[in-house]
This record gives sequence, structure tokens and C-alpha cells, in this order.
Amino acid sequence: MKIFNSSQIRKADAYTIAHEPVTELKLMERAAEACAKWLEDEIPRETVFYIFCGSGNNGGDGLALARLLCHNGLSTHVFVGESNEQASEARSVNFQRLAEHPEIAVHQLEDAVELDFEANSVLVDALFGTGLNREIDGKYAELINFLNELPFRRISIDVPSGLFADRLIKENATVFTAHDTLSFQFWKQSFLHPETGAFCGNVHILDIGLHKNFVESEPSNRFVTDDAVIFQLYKPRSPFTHKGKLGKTRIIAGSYGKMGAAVLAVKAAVHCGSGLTVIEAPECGNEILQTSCPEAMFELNGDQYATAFLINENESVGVGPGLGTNPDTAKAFLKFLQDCTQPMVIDADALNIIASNPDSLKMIPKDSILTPHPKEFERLFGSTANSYERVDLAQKMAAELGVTIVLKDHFTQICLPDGSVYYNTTGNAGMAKGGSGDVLLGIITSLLAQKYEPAQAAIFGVWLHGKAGDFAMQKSSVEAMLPTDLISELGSVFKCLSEKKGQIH
Ligand SMILES: NC(=O)C1=CN([C@@H]2O[C@H](COP(=O)(O)OP(=O)(O)OC[C@H]3O[C@@H](n4cnc5c(N)ncnc54)[C@H](OP(=O)(O)O)[C@@H]3O)[C@@H](O)[C@H]2O)[C@@H](O)CC1
Ligand SMILES: Nc1ncnc2c1ncn2[C@@H]1O[C@H](COP(=O)(O)OP(=O)(O)O)[C@@H](O)[C@H]1O
Ligand SMILES: [K+]
Repeated sequence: MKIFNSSQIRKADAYTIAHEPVTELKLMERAAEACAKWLEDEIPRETVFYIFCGSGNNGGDGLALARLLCHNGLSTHVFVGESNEQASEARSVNFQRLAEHPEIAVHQLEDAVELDFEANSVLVDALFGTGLNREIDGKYAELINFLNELPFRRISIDVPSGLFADRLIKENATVFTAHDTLSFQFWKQSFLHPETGAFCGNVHILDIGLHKNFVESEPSNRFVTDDAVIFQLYKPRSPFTHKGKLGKTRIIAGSYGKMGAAVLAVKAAVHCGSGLTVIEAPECGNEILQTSCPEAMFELNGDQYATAFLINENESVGVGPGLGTNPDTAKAFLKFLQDCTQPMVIDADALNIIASNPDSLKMIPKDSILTPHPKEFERLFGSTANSYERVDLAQKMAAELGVTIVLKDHFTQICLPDGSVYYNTTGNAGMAKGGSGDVLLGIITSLLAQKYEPAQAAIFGVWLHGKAGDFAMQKSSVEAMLPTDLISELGSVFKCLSEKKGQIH
């Protein structure tokens, strides 16, 4: 799914109105219908809805929503400002149509502070959407601050009021803090970054049928990895395959005291379908690795830490978890980096060694995949003021170096050598536990061995990793789930994928 900025979203709207054709009023009705359906499916019927409507079309959505909810027998209050006369025609018509339902209580926005809210209230924010053009202050800020303190579920229509669709806000800016955001047609960039996404709660993208021709032809180099992308990438196994056709994965990981990282990476590689898997590690890991993952072959690269790296053609290499940064390991790794020509997956201490030897950046084989967390990224490429600038820098560096950079985050960003960026939306806070990144390295390297193109392996691997995390969370909790559970859940994720792919073809 493409990510569009505010002006592109306005163009999508206008294009749909002109080419479907459909009136602005009808499009607003579609948006309100989609919200009403979501609310009726998800929220108990005995709820009282309080809908706060601004002066633009976001407010118009709120007014239409109030009418639809009331029409379906739900208890509804709306709040409007004084400036209804400046509104668009579609919003004005929806304001007038409130009269069809005299049971809808209509209040002034400033009266909210005096109101006795019912115990079973839900607050709906239709104050500002993609038309926000400055920070919120004055009366609107007071109202939003008041609503944010009330002990009720809060739901935003299209965008939490106070957030811009496509840029950062100032620290301490006033923003409606939503538990859920019902947004139209596209993910907005601000939902995907921690500084702004934290205001959105759970995001639900509702289809309102914006014109397909516009979506296809309008350029964007930012995407969200959606199910359509994944179904296209996933290659089901041929029944006639054999292990020799499913690639050889080499995981180079582990040192004394950090052998768990190697165990997690190699197990993830095996569970992700690698035909043959080798774990290259120091002697101190031999017994641990052979016992915990008998499916993998063991090859020695040192005593307590790696001092030599083996190069084998026709293998896909994933290097770094638990490797350590002993000077002998660093020296051997840099030589290996220089001698290798095949794309590889580079994580953790291997990235730290590169960061300490900046000249080695240009030795990274083209099409390799780097998987830094934010701190590792900073060590490699320098600090940035915020996550928006960080993804811009990652996008630039990926293109300059001809590599894929997997910038690990809540919504991990996969920056490809062609300059495009894919945001991943699977995964959850239960994965914020040492070892989750080691699992990711194993998954991506395994896919690379199975002849997924590097960019595909990165996009698909990050999605699989997050999806396995979501399955693990359902069975356990964000607190208790383990990186090991991600590996166990890979089976269920592939099962779902192959069943769904079977239904499509
Ligand atoms: N695109 C689509 O596909 C569809 C879009 N739809 C909906 O339309 C929404 C976009 O509507 P929109 O363009 O009318 O803008 P919106 O966000 O309601 O606010 C603009 C108003 O706010 C004002 N204003 C701005 N900042 C302010 C501030 N800080 N403090 C105070 N005032 C401020 C500004 O007035 P100004 O003061 O600048 O003259 C203007 O009057 C979109 O989010 C979605 O919900 C659906 O109906 C159908 C499909
Ligand atoms: N809050 C979160 N939401 C979604 N994914 C997360 C979250 N926290 C961590 N992750 C994922 O878990 C992994 C952690 O990687 P990393 O920091 O390298 O861990 P480690 O090196 O300890 O194994 C990344 O893939 C990251 O995207
Ligand atoms: K809103």
C-alpha cells in the first residue's frame, strides 16, 4: 500500500470525485458509513457516543456519522463550533441533515466542560483531519486537553486531531490521544513513527473506494507492507523439491557467554525452511548448539570467540548475533567482508565492528541486508534528531551503498537500494526482549538461501517475524512471551499463508 502525503490525499479525493464520478457529499457519506459500521461491530450498543466536530470535512464526517448511528438506534450527542457557516457544502448539508433526527443532542464545543458524561461514553474526535495546517491552540487545545483526561474510550476519525498526516509535531503539541484511529484508505506516515504514532492507538484502515487509477499512477516511494505484497512474495514449496534446492544457510554467531544468540538465529533459520543449515561458532558453543539444534551442522571458527571466517560459495550468510567485538574477531571479520562478494545479512556485533571501522562500509557486498536497531544505526551512520530524519538518512544510505537497511522499530522500516521504503506493521511490544533480533537474522538469512531476492527476503522476513510475534502474543502476553516463541509460531504463520494462498490460486 502506497503512503501519500496530505496534498496527495486531497488529490486522491478530488480525482475520485471527478472520475468515478461521485459527489463530495456521497464520498463523505461513504466515509461515515465505514466508521459507523466499524463502531457498530466493535462497540457495545448501550454506549453513548459524543462526537466532536470541527469546521472542515473531518467535522462533516462526524456529523454524518452521528446521523447514521442515531438512525441505527444508538444514543448520540454532537458538538459543533460557531463557525458552521464557513464550512464546505458537504459539511453544511450534513449539519442541516441532523434535523432529521431531533433525538440527537446538539451542543456547542465549549459546553463539553460543563457536561455530565454518561458512564458508558465513547468520545469521537472529528475535529481536524488531513486539513490541519497549524498547531492547535486556544479553545480547541483546551477542549482536547479536557477530553484526553476523561476516563472514556477515545476514537479519532481519519487522523487524531493535532497530528499532521506526514510530518512531525512540536514537543508538547496538543493532540487528541486516541485508543483507536479509523483512517480512510491509506496509512499516514505520522501513524508509523514513534513520536506521532503514539497518539493513534490501534489504527484501522477503512476502504472508502478512492479511485484505483489515481492510487496506481500517483508516485510514492514509501509503502506499507500489506497482505497483497506478502501473498505476492510468498513462494509455496513444490511437492517435488529436495533439501539441495532449498538453499544452504550459514549462521556465523556466538562467543563465550553469548551462545544463546547463535541458538536463536540458527533455530529460526531451520524453522523458516532452509534446506541445509550450518552454524559457524567457536568451540565453546559446540555442545550447546549441537544439542539445542541437531538439524544444523557445526563448523568451528575459534575457541572462545571467532578468529577466522570461512567463505563458501553458494551459501547465504547471516553474521553478527553474539559475535563479540574482540580485536581478533574484528580483524577476521573485516578480512571476510573484504573477500566476500555474495550478499549477506549483517547484524549486531558485525555492525558494531563496521561502525568502528567506517572505511569498511564500502566493502559490504552489494545487495547485502543490514539489520540495525536505532542505536546500531546511529553508530553506523551518525545521530539524527528524530525518527523521521532517521528514515530519510537510512533511505539515502541504502541507495548510496546499494544495500537494504532494515531499521528495526515498532513499525520497522525496510529501506531498499532503489530508494523505496517499506513500513512493516506486524509485531508488538512483546518483542522488545533480548534475542528477538537474533531470530530476525535467522529468518532473513534462511529466506535468502531459499532464493528470495535480498529485498524480498528483508520485506517478507520482517513481516514473518512480526506475525509470529503477534501469534505468540495471542497465546501468551506481551510481558511473558519469549523470542523462542517467535520461532515456534513460524509454523502457524506459514500454515495460514499457504492456506490463504491456496484459496487465491
Ligand atoms: N480525502 C479523502 O479521501 C476524504 C476526506 N474526508 C475527510 O475530510 C478531511 C479533510 O477535510 P478538510 O480538508 O476540510 O480539513 P479538516 O481536517 O477537516 O480541517 C480543516 C479546517 O480546519 C481549520 N484548521 C486547520 N488547522 C487548524 C488549527 N490548528 N486550529 C483551528 N483550525 C484549524 C481550517 O480552517 P482555516 O482556519 O485554516 O481557514 C479548515 O476549516 C479528512 O481528514 C477526512 O476526515 C472524507 O469526508 C471523504 C474522503
Ligand atoms: N515495541 C515493539 N513493537 C514491535 N516490534 C518490536 C518492538 N520492540 C522490538 N521489536 C522487534 O524486535 C526486534 C529486536 O531486535 P534487537 O533490538 O536487535 O534485539 P536483540 O539484539 O536483543 O535480539 C526487532 O525486529 C524489532 O523490530
Ligand atoms: K480527527
